[in-house]
Amino acid sequence: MKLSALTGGDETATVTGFAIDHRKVAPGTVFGAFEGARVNGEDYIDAAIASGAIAVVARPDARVEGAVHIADRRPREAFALLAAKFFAPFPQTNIAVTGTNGKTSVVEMTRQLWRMAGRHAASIGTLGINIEGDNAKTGLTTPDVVTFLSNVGGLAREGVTHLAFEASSHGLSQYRTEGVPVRAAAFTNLSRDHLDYHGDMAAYLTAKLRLFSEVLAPDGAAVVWVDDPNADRVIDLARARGNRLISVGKHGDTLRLVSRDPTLLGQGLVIAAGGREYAVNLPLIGAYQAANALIAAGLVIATGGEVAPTLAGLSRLQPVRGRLERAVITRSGAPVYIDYAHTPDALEAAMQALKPHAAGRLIVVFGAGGDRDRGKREPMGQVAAAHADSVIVTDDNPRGEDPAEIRRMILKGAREAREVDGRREAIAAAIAEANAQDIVLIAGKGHEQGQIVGDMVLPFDDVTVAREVAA
Ligand SMILES: CC(=O)N[C@H]1[C@@H](OP(=O)(O)OP(=O)(O)OC[C@H]2O[C@@H](n3ccc(=O)[nH]c3=O)[C@H](O)[C@@H]2O)O[C@H](CO)[C@@H](O)[C@@H]1O[C@H](C)C(=O)N[C@@H](C)C(=O)N[C@H](CCC(=O)O)C(=O)O
Ligand SMILES: Nc1ncnc2c1ncn2[C@@H]1O[C@H](COP(=O)(O)OP(=O)(O)OP(=O)(O)O)[C@@H](O)[C@H]1O
Ligand SMILES: N[C@H](CCC[C@H](N)C(=O)O)C(=O)O
Ligand SMILES: [Mg+2]
Repeated sequence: MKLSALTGGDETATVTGFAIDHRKVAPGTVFGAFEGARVNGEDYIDAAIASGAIAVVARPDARVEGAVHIADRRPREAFALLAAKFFAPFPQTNIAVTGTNGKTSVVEMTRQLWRMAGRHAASIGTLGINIEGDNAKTGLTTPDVVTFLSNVGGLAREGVTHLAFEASSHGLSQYRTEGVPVRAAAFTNLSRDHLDYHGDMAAYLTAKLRLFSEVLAPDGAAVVWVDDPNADRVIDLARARGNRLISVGKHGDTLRLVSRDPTLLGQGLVIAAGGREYAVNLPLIGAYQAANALIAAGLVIATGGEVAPTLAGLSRLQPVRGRLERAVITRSGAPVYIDYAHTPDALEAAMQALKPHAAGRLIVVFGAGGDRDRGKREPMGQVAAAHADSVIVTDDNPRGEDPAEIRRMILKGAREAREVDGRREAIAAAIAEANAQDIVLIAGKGHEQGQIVGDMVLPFDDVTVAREVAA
């Protein structure tokens, strides 16, 4: 592709690729120079040009010598839109999900429902880039803009026609997915997370709302879990833009959850849609999984799925890795569940999901990530103390923080909790304590295959450790 095709200018140079890290620049690359959280990418412009960059997307007053300066006040957005032209075409039907919790669950469920309908579907999110039977990790929920756009173009070349991706608040703030046309966007919920990055809840919500105010196609559909207190902000945006509104929830108009009755290994749902009522046996436990399943159904219906077969498909959904995944039954007969809950709201949802299934006590083991929002730690302790019968506080991914200090902040909210230094030891303590009528919940890391301590990632999988300890 000629550079002139991207800039509308008369440059004859040929574009060979895009990069936002100078260390990945090769001859013919377009380099994006962005002010970041740690460093300013503009400091690497000369190095990028020395490595062969032929154009630099940067703020108007950045210094660019020896390459075309594509100046824009919002360089991240401008870079993404140019890169999207280069990596296109993309799948015909793309949907995005945002919200504090539920994104991965909804995206994976949407992919499963599309596959049941015979679509060639893929997903991109916390679990990586997933197509039938194949998975590639990216390390982020919403990958960096070059990884994202190049992979979405690659999926289209492989014949994928339907893509579901997670639009994290960081990803939306940094324009990581700009340029991919979004046919439907879903809002799950908003509660406390990532305030270390956004500063306050208003900024956090504003970041997420951009999915509906700017990213969603003007003739696209907004799928909203209306039972969340912040849903009205999304509904108002959708109505103001004239987007189609698919409202879902106990107070939903399009898909209304009429009733939900826990069964041994799942739950019986009655869903009202189009003047009819549908009975569905969802093979997943917990109110939160019912919510995610209905949001996924709303997305499939928003992109052309028929109501009846889509709702029928819910009874065939497979569990999403690390989301209320049953790892093992202890020798005393207690089931051990792994969940990804790492915010106060999520921890409450996971415990509420399990409580009805525990004839005896609910024992919870969790910690909190280092170099992440510190303000959520005490509330997580409070929520655990309020809903579990026995609480063990341990480590999650300490990263660059002192694990004992993270545990101390959590314990401020859970005075009665036990503190166990070391995640494996804490899991062992919970399993040793559990009797036949009890349930053990290990929360915070879900599907994760490593524990981040300092700059190291130590092999650690909650499911594997629970099975080893219970053996
Ligand atoms: C805080 C944050 O979101 N940081 C992300 C962001 O980095 P940044 O823009 O702040 O970059 P920086 O490190 O300050 O560097 C500035 C610029 O200089 C460039 N650079 C830097 C160094 C160098 O030698 N040469 C060079 O060119 C960088 O490529 C960058 O463009 O952009 C990078 C490229 O896209 C991301 O890799 C990086 O994710 C970091 C690793 C991260 O941990 N992000 C987490 C917090 C995150 O994004 N989580 C969300 C939320 C998950 C959820 O929903 O809960 C996610 O989507 O995963
Ligand atoms: N609809 C929901 N309402 C409340 N809690 C939920 C909901 N869905 C999931 N959760 C909780 O949040 C945890 C994470 O779920 P999931 O991975 O689907 O969310 P996510 O938004 O992708 O999270 P992340 O932002 O960390 O990627 C689950 O393990 C569960 O504890
Ligand atoms: N166990 C992880 C969960 C959050 C990971 C991801 N959502 C992010 O914020 O990077 C942690 O707290 O470290
Ligand atoms: Mg996720």
